[in-house]
Amino acid sequence: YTWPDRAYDVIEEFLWKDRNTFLEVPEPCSEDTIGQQSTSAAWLRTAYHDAATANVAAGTGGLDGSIFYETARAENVGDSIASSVSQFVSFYGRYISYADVVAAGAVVAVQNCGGPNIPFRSGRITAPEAGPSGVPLPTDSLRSQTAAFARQGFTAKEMIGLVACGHTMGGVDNEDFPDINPNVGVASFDHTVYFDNNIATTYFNGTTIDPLISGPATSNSDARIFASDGNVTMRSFAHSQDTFFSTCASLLERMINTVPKEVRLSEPIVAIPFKPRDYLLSLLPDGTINLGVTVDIFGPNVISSTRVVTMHWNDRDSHRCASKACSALPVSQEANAPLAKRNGNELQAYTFSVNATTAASFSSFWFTVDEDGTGRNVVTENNGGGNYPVDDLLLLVPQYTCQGYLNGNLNITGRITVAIRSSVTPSAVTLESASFGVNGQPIPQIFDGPAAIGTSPALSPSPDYVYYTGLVPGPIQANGCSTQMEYSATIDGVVHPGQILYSGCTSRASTRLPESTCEYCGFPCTS
Ligand code: HEM
Repeated sequence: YTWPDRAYDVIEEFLWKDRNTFLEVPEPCSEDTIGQQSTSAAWLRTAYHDAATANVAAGTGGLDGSIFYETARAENVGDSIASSVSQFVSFYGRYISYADVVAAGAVVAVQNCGGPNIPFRSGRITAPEAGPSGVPLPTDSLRSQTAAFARQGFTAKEMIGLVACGHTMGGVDNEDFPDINPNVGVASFDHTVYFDNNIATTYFNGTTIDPLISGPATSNSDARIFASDGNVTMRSFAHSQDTFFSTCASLLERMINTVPKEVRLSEPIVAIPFKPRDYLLSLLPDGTINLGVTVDIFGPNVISSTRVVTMHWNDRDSHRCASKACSALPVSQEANAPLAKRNGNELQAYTFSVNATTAASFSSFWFTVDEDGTGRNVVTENNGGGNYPVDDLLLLVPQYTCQGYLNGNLNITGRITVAIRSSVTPSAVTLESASFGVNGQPIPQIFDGPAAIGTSPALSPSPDYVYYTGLVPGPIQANGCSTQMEYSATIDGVVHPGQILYSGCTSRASTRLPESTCEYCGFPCTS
């Protein structure tokens, strides 16, 4: 991995580092209660119901987000699927599809409840419409259930594993299956809210409470499935939590990676233990350049009160400036508690904000990490040797960049103003927007509206930079809008990407920009 890698970074931060607060939606499993709904369980069931209609022989269906259109079906009865499907809508974007969010939901749910780490690959394509039905029902015969799993690519033995791996969490809701669970609330599959082999141990020691074992005979599908190989698979789970974990990790990974044949999934997205995020190079009103960046240190037991992280940089001519003049300590730091629940990983973030004149500017930065603050144990983090690169040909101008309606014009989502080094002449300067939550569309479409930015030289506070500014096209909508804006410049045939700017009308977090109107931005809103 070499920074930056836009597509990788977005998903890595989403999946591991709580970007957009996806990880905070399910409460920690320790706060789940037997007899009540669990978001983690709901997410796992939802991923299964999306994947279960796969036809591997034809190479169709599988985990393709089609569940979004299928919540009204009897086979998808219940709040757990309906509410998961609407929760997931807040989290997809240009670099992570809705189908990827459904798959990520299963990975996060299992980890949140202490289960194994399931490798996550991205690249799923969201189906444009509902797919065929075919999720097995508890009243189906063993034969028909076995056939349904075979269509999905799983053997009869693997079916036993997959069902046990799913039914270690959550339970049967009285509202959905009153015949199976006649009592108010949720009848749990086992005695713990966690992802563990309690479903198997209680199956053998006579204390099972699984309503698909001890309910009415016609719907006792877990009983039929678990016993279908003479209990060999269930016995191996009851004997060993390790066997249960490794089997579930591999079966659930295959389940979420069963995708239509034209889909190519990425390599697994692994957590990068030391990585910059929220990098932004901007031109300030006083004509100086600001480099803002946060580094995340991620892994088990990384939260430390003694560690000293220092940022260093080279100027635009790649010279290091006079002793210590080009290094800085963080302006703030934060230990991120919600992450601690994910397999013991923690995250500590250090935010830097440094200024330079346009003449000096920046060409790269790197860090030194003094682990215990004594100076005896200092590690250099320099992106594998090449430093973290800075491209100062294209800067953002936050003062004249904003998001919001333009006099109620829903076709405009904001304004982006960038500054381009006067020594170069760009052939194109464009901006794009991606909005979410558009009314009247089942899965909100992403609107990419490349638009040219025109020059606005009068504004620039520095002769070294020329301003370009433009309005961001694309519908934003009234109930829960959310927009991403991106900008880039093409200079001598080379595209210089800017950053992604998130607005925060929904759970999408991380905004460096004030939520504001264009008037606030200093622009007449009718332009
Ligand atoms: C023959 C196959 C299966 C049948 C008949 C079946 C049946 C059911 C039923 C009747 C419920 C109760 C749903 C409700 O109350 O609304 C349920 C819940 C659940 N199922 Fe399955 N299931 C099967 C396979 C699976 C698989 C393969 C997984 C995952 C890998 C899975 C994961 C779950 C989870 C996590 C819940 C709990 C949901 C919650 O509490 O909100 N199931 N299942």
